[in-house]
Amino acid sequence: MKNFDDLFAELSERAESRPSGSRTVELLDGGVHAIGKKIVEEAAEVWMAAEYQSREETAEEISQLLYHLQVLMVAKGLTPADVWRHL
Ligand SMILES: N=c1c2ncn([C@@H]3O[C@H](COP(=O)(O)OP(=O)(O)OP(=O)(O)O)[C@@H](O)[C@H]3O)c2ncn1[C@@H]1O[C@H](COP(=O)(O)O)[C@@H](O)[C@H]1O
Repeated sequence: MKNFDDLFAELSERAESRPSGSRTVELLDGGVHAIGKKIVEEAAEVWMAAEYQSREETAEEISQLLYHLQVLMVAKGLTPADVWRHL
């Protein structure tokens, strides 16, 4: 099963190699403003799922939020360690 660091390594590689059809590359090309809007959208979906949907659906929405947060991290040149040190 993929974990946070595995996904981050994969997204960093996508940003480097820029394969065609990559959602990550598409989001990165949209820039920080567009990625930020997706994060807000995904966060709202997490909230709604937590209130009105199943635990499984909530987990899926959380995964999508984490994915978009990681895309923003890649866009800003931030590593997981840059974030963990604030925890
Ligand atoms: N984990 C994810 C992931 N989670 C969410 N998403 C994207 O986020 C979308 C979910 O957001 P929405 O429900 O808002 O979807 P949408 O309405 O189609 O999006 P918009 O039209 O608003 O842009 C999904 O359709 C995916 O495009 C992801 N895209 C990619 N990954 C993983 O990232 C890695 C690299 O993927 P690529 O860059 O596509 O190669 C792979 O391991 C993928 O599995």
